[in-house]
Amino acid sequence: MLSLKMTEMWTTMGSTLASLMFIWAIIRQYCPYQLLRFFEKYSHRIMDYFYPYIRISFHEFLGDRLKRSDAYGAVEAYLSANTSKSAKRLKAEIGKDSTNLVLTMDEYERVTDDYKGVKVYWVCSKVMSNSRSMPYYQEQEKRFYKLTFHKKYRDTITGSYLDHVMKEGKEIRLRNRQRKLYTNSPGYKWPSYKQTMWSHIVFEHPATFETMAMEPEKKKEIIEDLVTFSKSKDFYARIGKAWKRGYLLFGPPGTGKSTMIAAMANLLGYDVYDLELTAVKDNTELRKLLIETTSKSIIVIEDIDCSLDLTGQRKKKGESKFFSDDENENKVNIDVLRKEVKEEGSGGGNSKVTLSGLLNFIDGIWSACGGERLIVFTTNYVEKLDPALIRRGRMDKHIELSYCSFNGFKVLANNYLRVENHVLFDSIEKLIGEVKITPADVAENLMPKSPMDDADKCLSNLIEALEEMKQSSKIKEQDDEVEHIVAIKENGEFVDDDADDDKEIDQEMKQIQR
Ligand SMILES: Nc1ncnc2c1ncn2[C@@H]1O[C@H](COP(=O)(O)OP(=O)(O)OP(=O)(O)O)[C@@H](O)[C@H]1O
Repeated sequence: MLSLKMTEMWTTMGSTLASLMFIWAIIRQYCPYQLLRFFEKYSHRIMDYFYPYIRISFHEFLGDRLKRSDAYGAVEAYLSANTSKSAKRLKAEIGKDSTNLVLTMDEYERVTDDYKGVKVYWVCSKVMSNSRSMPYYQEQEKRFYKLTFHKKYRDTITGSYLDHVMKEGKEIRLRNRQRKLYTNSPGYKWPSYKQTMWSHIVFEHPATFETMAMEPEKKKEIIEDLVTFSKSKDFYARIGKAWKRGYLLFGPPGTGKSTMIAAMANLLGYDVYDLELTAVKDNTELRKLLIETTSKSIIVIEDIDCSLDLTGQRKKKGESKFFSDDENENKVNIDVLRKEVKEEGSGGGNSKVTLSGLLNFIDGIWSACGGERLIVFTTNYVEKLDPALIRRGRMDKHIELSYCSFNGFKVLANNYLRVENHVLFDSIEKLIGEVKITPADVAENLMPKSPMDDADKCLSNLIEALEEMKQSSKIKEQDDEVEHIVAIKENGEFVDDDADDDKEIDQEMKQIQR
């Protein structure tokens, strides 16, 4: 009897539910959109009134997905360290130095956390959405973490618990961070389904300041400058300046400009963004690239003189209708500001980045976002650059990397051969003072060419190379002198009817030729 009544009850409930669902489906189909929204809104409110839990979402990308949310990253790191033991489905990723695995919660996994006796729930989730900002409608994954807790703990959770999660999460991120080397890939078509305009690989360059061949005092000065910068957050805030610093590294090829950037990144634990300016379409794209860089990073533009037509040719005073004659010396003329990159000599790209765009990139209003950033330019021809681009305040520190000194050589000898002293050092010291040799060339000569090559052999190779260089530079000097004298004769400079002068020159030439 009882079972019959139960069966009847289930049947009635089932058919009522089916009718309700049918009515709801009809309403959804034929009800006007506004009315539907109205129903949904109020049904949520009613449910929320009875539902005793509060939910907070941490989305990976906020707004128009310009930048990955720091809060999302901090939550991810915090949960990875604190709750991965209780989660049942995890994702594994190679961590710092490619040695350990970092485990994070997998999608739709739910874990609990205890804070001062309060139990909270975290869920890792994602939704698919159509992005209207894309040229062709594409489904995008939008990931987020959802925190749920009882409403009676609102103050504890929104106050100290979230602070605790953010603080600990950021510290864990820094500790576990695998540093990256980013590049703006030339074939990139913005915007696309890709989450970022930068592509990256793990940054694993072994260069350090200890292995760099340069004068010890100069090295010390640069290290101190970098360390002071990295600890100056409060100072920059106090003086009202964005927390960033520009470095200009200049010098002949092979003197260690790129090596120094790697040493800087290793010293401070920063990521490196290697910006290929000729692959940047225009100023707008340059700005977007800037926004997508993170803090604790070095943005590098190598060979800046080849990247843009920044040769510093400004209009003469009075030519511009925009600036008065007494315009500030450092102000860039409007014609230069608006000059577009010439395709020729700019790497063959179709870049329309202007000097103005680049100046804005360095110290415009957008450059302040993120903070703790170094901008490094390298060039072999510092004199080719527009003074506005490298003036102090933009490029705060100018570092010249030059030919190898004896001190530099000793660092390289120690790196390559593990020798701190040797009988051949005296000859090398003498020769290195007489010829211009780059650290790259010294390094190449110190490199053992066969397994049998020991320190003696490598140092002898270097001496041989130095002597050859000395000899050829002597010959070159003489050739130059002869050329100079010939030019004087041909141009008739200093040459008058006085035959004595001619004789003097002839004698000098004979002497040189001998
Ligand atoms: N000062 C230095 N200390 C140690 N090694 C150096 C130094 N300079 C050059 N080298 C060695 O020479 C190689 C080339 O150096 P690097 O690429 O840093 O020079 P560069 O000045 O950036 O040259 P380019 O202007 O052609 O880009 C490096 O791999 C490094 O091994």
